[in-house]
Amino acid sequence: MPAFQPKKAWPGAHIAIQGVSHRYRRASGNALSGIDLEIKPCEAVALVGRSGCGKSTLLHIIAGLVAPSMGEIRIDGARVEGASPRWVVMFQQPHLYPWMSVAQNVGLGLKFAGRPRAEIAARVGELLHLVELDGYAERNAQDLSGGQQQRVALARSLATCPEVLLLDEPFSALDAVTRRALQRDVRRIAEEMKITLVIVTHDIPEAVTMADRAVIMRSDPGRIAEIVPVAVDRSDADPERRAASIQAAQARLQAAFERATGPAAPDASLTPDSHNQETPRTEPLKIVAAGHR
Ligand SMILES: Nc1ncnc2c1ncn2[C@@H]1O[C@H](COP(=O)(O)OP(=O)(O)OP(=O)(O)O)[C@@H](O)[C@H]1O
Repeated sequence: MPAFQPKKAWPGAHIAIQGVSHRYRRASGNALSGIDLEIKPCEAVALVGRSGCGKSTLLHIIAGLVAPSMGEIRIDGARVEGASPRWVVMFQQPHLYPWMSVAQNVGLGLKFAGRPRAEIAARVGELLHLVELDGYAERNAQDLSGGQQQRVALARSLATCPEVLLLDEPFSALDAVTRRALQRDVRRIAEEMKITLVIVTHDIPEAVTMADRAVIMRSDPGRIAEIVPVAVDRSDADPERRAASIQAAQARLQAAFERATGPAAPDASLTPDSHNQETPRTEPLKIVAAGHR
């Protein structure tokens, strides 16, 4: 098991989304309307819904990257008013610096925070072990596969010991096998590091693999239609029983999804191919200093 043990004052973070509505400038209607949701410390919640229902907008509001037109987000009681190293976002693209080594990419936030070189080296080694990239430290980031680059981005996100990890379809550009491995690893790491997870996804199996609850959203305006607990016994040692319980959870969520949003049109897809062109125009989260408390 990885040796990396972040120094944390409390486990995970409580997220309260209170009366959030949002209308983009020049938009004729609300992207989000009347969103109220509580997320418990260390809970993993998936935001699912058809394209354009406001999943990314809500995630970016939680992250402080978009200010809501109405309402507020509170993380551990404090109002979110901007980006913070306590809550980090992973996007579909890893946004690494291609000319830098893997270790330099992972350690950048710690370097900006003025941490001593030896401490950065030790922490980077632990983080690379955690994301199963031992031996990759000196490789150039651009020479890695898409899945390996997302692992580097994950290690970089974890360097500041965040309490909340916000995932905006971070694995949707990856092949199925790599995607499944990363889903399981992120869930495991979040449990180990006691991080609250919020995941935007189009993918029902991904929601079941990663989340404790799925929040199903509807569009026009974007709102919460239904909240479905993902009842899977992940600790069940019997692989057949576990597989059956995962399948049953997927079927339940799929049924709730169709009940809440209507059946898919024959060629409609929950995949990113149907991605709305007008997604929130926000920059990837900048690497920010560690040692923020
Ligand atoms: N910067 C923007 N300016 C104006 N409208 C926007 C902007 N970003 C998003 N929208 C609109 O807000 C609504 C919600 O968009 P959002 O990207 O949050 O949905 P989504 O559920 O994440 O979609 P997808 O699954 O396709 O990524 C859509 O109608 C979209 O066109």
